[in-house]
Amino acid sequence: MANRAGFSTQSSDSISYLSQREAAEIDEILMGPLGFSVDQLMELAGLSVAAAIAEVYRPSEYSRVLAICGPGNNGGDGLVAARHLHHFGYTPFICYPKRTAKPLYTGLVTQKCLHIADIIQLESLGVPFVPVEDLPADLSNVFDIVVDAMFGFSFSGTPRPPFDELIRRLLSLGNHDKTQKESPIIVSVDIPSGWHVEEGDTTGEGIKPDMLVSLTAPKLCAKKFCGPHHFLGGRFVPPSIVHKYKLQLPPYPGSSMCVRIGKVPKIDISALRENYISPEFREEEVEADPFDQFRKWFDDAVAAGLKEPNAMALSTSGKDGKPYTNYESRKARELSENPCASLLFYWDGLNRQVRVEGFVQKVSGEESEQYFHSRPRGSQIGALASKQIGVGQSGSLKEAWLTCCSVNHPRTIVHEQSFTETDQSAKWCAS
Ligand SMILES: NC(=O)C1=CN([C@@H]2O[C@H](COP(=O)(O)OP(=O)(O)OC[C@H]3O[C@@H](n4cnc5c(N)ncnc54)[C@H](OP(=O)(O)O)[C@@H]3O)[C@@H](O)[C@H]2O)[C@H](O)CC1
Ligand SMILES: [K+]
Repeated sequence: MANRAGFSTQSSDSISYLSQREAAEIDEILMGPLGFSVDQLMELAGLSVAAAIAEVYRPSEYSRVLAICGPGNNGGDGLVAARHLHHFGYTPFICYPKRTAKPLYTGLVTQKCLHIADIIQLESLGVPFVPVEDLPADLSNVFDIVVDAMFGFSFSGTPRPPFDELIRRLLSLGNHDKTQKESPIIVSVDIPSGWHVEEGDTTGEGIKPDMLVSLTAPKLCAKKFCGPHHFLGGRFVPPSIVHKYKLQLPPYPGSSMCVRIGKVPKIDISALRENYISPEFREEEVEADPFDQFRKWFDDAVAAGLKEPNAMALSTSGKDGKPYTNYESRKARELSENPCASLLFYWDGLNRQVRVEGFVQKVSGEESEQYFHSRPRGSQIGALASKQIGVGQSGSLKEAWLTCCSVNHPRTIVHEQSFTETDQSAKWCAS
């Protein structure tokens, strides 16, 4: 089943969960007969974690990320995730208390040496390493996301220093009201650190992550995860392992590195908000000709790689003056009754929109034919199959007003005069 974001979801009942022994066995098979190297697997695991975070928490709102990395490969996943998050536009910080100083020239390709490569790469990106003693006792207000990469499936017993104290700090965050922005989101890599790998949070006093990114396949403790976002990552499991362990895992959509497990949480629409951060839109920077302004912004939208930058909402209204948007069966009739219409180009990502208002005129049959043949085959079939959209009903704006505005600086710049296809001279004025 595909959700709104195009991600497939699967009921957690039909998913396989691994025991600690199975997880370790799979690790050995991957890195033994199947020829994977630890850095290959870790790269894919860390990328999955970063992809899952980016799927839910945008860098514009959750930029400051603290990755707390443990001594094993779970910690390595955290380092790799931090590197990818840096490239995704976040500002990561690393706390890596058991950072090993073993140099590469020992010649031993151990996991510790590979972690050193990760450290070098992060340092070259200017990602700061924060000593544990320099971390604030209260992590709220300082970070937006804490990536818990302390322990994975090889954890046992109770956490030893300094991780016991770090886990306590994450626990105290759980006491904050998460609707108050200052409390960071906790993202656990593979296992919520401190939880029993199979039995989960046995005392009920362990950390309560907001997001869990299970790797390869969820471990048994993930059954107890009650947070809103459970993802699966580590898109490298070959069929031989799937068959041997009879794994039931959700399919990854398209080229995605992660897939959501379980339902998309219900969203409180009233709580949705976006902090628009974009350059100021100043009157003196506006092109004298609205067509030039539109062309400039349209080119920006294309260059930014926005999906379908030419997509627009066409609003019309009938005799009764009621507006309709995307209600195609009525559009043609309404336009013949009342040729006033408006177009809205909304370019999310650039925080810009352009609104065009004006009068619409039917194009000639010849122009319409030309347009029809320029469309993809699927659209042509759709148009022919639809009783509602006739081939000759395309229109063009003959006279229009443009309103361009930057969403965070809603100083609208309005084209005062109407213009026509032949007379495209235009003048702007601020309102
Ligand atoms: N195939 C896969 O699924 C992949 C998984 N990846 C990630 O790797 C981890 C598992 O990594 P591993 O190195 O085996 O183990 P951990 O990261 O869980 O941690 C081991 C270290 O933790 C120490 N440890 C254990 N218990 C405690 C404790 N109670 N207190 C303090 N320290 C503890 C342990 O030290 P020891 O002295 O006990 O040996 C180790 O140093 C998996 O979960 C995934 O995240 C790969 O990245 C990709 C492939
Ligand atoms: K973890």
